[in-house]
Amino acid sequence: MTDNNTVRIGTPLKSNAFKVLFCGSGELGKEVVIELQRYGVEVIAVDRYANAPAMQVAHRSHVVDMLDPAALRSVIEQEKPNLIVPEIEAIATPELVKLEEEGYRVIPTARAVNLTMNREGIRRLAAEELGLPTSPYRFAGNKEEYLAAVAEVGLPLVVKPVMSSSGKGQSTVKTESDIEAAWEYAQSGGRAGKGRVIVEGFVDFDYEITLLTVRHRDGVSFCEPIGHRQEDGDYRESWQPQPMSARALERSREIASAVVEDLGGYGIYGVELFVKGDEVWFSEVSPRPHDTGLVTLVSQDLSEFALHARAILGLPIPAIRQNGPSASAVILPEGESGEVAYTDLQSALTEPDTQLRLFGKPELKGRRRMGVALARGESIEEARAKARNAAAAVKVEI
Ligand SMILES: Nc1ncnc2c1ncn2[C@@H]1O[C@H](COP(=O)(O)OP(=O)(O)OP(=O)(O)O)[C@@H](O)[C@H]1O
Ligand SMILES: NCC(=O)N[C@@H]1O[C@H](COP(=O)([O-])[O-])[C@@H](O)[C@H]1O
Ligand SMILES: [Mg+2]
Repeated sequence: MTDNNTVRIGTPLKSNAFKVLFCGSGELGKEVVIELQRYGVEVIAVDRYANAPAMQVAHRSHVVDMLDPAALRSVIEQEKPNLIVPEIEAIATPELVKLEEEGYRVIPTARAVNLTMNREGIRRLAAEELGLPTSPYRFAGNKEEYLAAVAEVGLPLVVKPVMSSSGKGQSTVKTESDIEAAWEYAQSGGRAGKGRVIVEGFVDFDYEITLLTVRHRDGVSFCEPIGHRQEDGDYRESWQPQPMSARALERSREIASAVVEDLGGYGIYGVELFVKGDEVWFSEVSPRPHDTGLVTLVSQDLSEFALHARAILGLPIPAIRQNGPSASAVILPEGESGEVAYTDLQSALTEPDTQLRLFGKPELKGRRRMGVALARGESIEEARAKARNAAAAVKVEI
């Protein structure tokens, strides 16, 4: 950025290129990379494994253990990007804080990324500093503390590693007999290995939403609320717009504003909220595009990925147009394969206003999101049914 806050985009692969480096190169990053490529930005994709989705559309890539501060610093010092864009939680974020102090720009801010990579950071900020409503919670670092936390919070409750995403290591404890297994699962399922857990009281919500909230040069803008259905802590379907009472929507926007104004910077945030009647609870926030926001690839003129690209480049977002009832449904096969193939795409795409994205992930190990079906319809129900049918029609050969 120049002093008057105007981005100057040079020529990719030349000495004046405007360079953006992604930490994490999954399906969400892939779409942001495509948007940045459209502006002639030079893109470098980094992840812990080769041929990750965003690497396949970037100018070049590096395979790096992003939880290793020295390795992370080394690739950043080698590439000297204008912007560093974290795409997953599991990064050595304290190193990003140092790099920001040294003059690098981290999206949206190194503090936002550092606070949200760990559930403890963002939960304490939201509940204890900003005074926002959340589920009751306790943190525990060992079995003894865990049992004490369970007793204090009371059943039913949800146990999650403080560092994990997409439901990994997460379980719901409904009865005494689930208590032991939930601890063991959290110890084995977290992305960054063993460690602390959050024990959260179960919120008996009517529905949950992601409120995509973008901070940009001219202020804060909201997308229409996205409703979603989760299984095992991982999203299966999402839709937009989620019908809400005027009061619940207003409350949701107030909570989202409070969070993103505190975290600051430019970029899109996925604010996760639980809603019951007019009451709204803050759950968590991603300082980056959100998986449930994949629906915006068909539901908005500017998808969450296009909005992220615009915001981080310091470009204006005068309006976000919503296209009417839209939905997404995940393609989530299970198995082991290094050469997955997809067939019957023609059956998936026979309905009008239906689209597919296949992420091109190089390996399937266990259950993994490999693609998504997208659809628009006359109603949310119709859009959901079309997206679900399209996702189910794709045959995955393992
Ligand atoms: N306290 C709670 N009460 C009721 N349901 C909950 C609670 N916490 C989590 N859930 C359910 O589990 C889902 C996943 O939880 P959460 O978002 O914290 O996990 P995550 O691993 O960060 O997932 P992601 O990375 O996909 O956002 C929520 O969207 C919600 O459906
Ligand atoms: N809920 C967070 C989320 O959806 N993150 C998205 O999933 C990728 C990891 O996928 P993988 O586990 O299949 O490698 C991440 O890189 C990001 O795009
Ligand atoms: Mg979540």
